[in-house]
Amino acid sequence: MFRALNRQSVRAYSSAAAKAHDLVVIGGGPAGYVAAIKAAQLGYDTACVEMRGKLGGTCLNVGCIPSKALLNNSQFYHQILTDSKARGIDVDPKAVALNFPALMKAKEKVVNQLTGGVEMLFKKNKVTYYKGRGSFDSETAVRVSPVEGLDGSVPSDILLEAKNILIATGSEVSPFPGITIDEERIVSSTGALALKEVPKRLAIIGGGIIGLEMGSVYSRLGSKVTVLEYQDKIGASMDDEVAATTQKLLKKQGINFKLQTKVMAATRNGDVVNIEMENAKTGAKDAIEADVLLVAVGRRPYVQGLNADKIGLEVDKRGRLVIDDKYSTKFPHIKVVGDVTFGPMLAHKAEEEGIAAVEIFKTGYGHVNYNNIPSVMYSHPEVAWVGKTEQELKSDGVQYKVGKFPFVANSRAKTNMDTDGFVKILIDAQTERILGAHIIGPNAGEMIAEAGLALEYGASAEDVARVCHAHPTLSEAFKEANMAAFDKPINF
Ligand SMILES: Cc1cc2nc3c(=O)[nH]c(=O)nc-3n(C[C@H](O)[C@H](O)[C@H](O)COP(=O)(O)OP(=O)(O)OC[C@H]3O[C@@H](n4cnc5c(N)ncnc54)[C@H](O)[C@@H]3O)c2cc1C
Ligand SMILES: NC(=O)c1ccc[n+]([C@@H]2O[C@H](COP(=O)([O-])OP(=O)(O)OC[C@H]3O[C@@H](n4cnc5c(N)ncnc54)[C@H](O)[C@@H]3O)[C@@H](O)[C@H]2O)c1
Repeated sequence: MFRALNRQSVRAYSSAAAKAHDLVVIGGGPAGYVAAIKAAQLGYDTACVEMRGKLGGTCLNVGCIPSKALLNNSQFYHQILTDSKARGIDVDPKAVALNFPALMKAKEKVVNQLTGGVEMLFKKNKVTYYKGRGSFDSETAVRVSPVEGLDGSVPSDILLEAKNILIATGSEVSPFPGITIDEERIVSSTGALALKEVPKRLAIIGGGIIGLEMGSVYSRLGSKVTVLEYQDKIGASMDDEVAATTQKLLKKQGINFKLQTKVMAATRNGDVVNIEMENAKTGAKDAIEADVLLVAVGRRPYVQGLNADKIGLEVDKRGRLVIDDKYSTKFPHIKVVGDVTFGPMLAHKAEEEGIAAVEIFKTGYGHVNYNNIPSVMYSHPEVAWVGKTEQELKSDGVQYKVGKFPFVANSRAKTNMDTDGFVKILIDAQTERILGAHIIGPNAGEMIAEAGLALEYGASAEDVARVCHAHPTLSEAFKEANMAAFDKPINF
């Protein structure tokens, strides 16, 4: 029953708010909204509390979707300018104009379509949507509080009684100590997705996925991009060989890299950002100027205002909510999924967990295969991988064989005049079972799904190689790399 529910808030909101729910999901990102829909489909009276004003979380609003819109359209622009003549299309570069505000509008349009689409799915599946901040009042009650200035926000506090609660509050940008993000000249990914103009010089701290994707966007639009990376490689968790190729190809596209670089300070002086750094190995000092600095050194779990400590939920050193293998906190009826807990911070991982957690609520069973979570970087060419990297197999002492096939030997890549990159397959030396797949090349992000399927079903390289692949397709490169892993490819 509603302990502190005041009459006014019930009247002002709706009668739906006056009832208790089987499941209350806190956070409407990929983890939360997918879980809420699945739970409703399984017959739960489900509510979702979201404080952003729009559903879809980081991914749809300020992450996956807007970044992919900019990546796709900037690639179009770049390709028209640099890659038309050889294809028999004469383009007068002076007649090609970038309309940056319109490029940003196209991004906003797709964000609005998709976030609005999730709201419609909530209606269709009868998920009750509360616009407000959710926090724990007790282990069975979630308080929804108004968010100032938010259109449609609950007008006053509402208490929801919940049999089950799913925390899906996601993540936020990791700050860089000593550097103030103003989202104008010194920006996070959120600011980088909404710049007013293309900066002449863009510096990026962090050569991970955000740094390289946003670096690709602005480099294509004309910025001189410099990536400052602390490690001696870019690409975060990529296979080392693939990361080195990625760096080579991005360098060819004009992106400048400073590896093993420790940024010491960055300050805004009017319209210029001054960045001081030193070589992480030698200590040699260096400094650069930029018009915009993007800080992209990772993300951290978001639990602010959740009142998780009030009910004694455990948080680890990295700020992640601690759970067991059934996504449960110390209370089995309170589970946690997505960026706010363990594992890679990826939308599809968050969605899978949302479904698994709801299935566990309902049936006691649910499963995510954490060795089969694909990663994709949407640069050009794309980079995609799943399973083990070569460096992981080496450090685990696993005996393995490698099969590689370059896109320059693939007929479709040739016809498309898009031949940079390769497919690399890692298989167990004895059983020839596929352990990892790494693709850098056109459409790698789509092709990696086949690797995921093979991995899930425990396929050997020969199993894949004996599947008839259509010709001429890029996926033949995947088949040939599998052939190369256990025997020999045909076309190389
Ligand atoms: C620039 C960028 C690009 C990305 N691109 C990709 C990509 O291409 N592919 C990919 O897989 N991943 C990508 N990601 C990562 C992806 O966005 C996240 O992994 C994913 O959004 C995590 O989903 P989530 O539901 O766990 O959290 P989130 O998406 O962060 O959603 C959590 C939601 O909870 C809400 N919330 C938090 N606390 C409360 C509260 N107390 N009450 C009410 N609501 C609350 C927040 O407002 C938010 O909307 C990208 C991220 C960024 C920043
Ligand atoms: N396509 C996608 O799937 C996609 C796209 C964007 C973001 N994301 C997710 O969002 C999350 C955040 O992305 P991200 O790029 O910020 O993080 P990341 O972990 O991918 O990369 C951060 C990079 O910053 C470097 N770094 C850390 N501290 C540094 C320092 N002090 N100086 C210089 N370099 C430093 C790290 O070595 C690493 O290379 C990731 O988990 C990523 O998976 C995914």
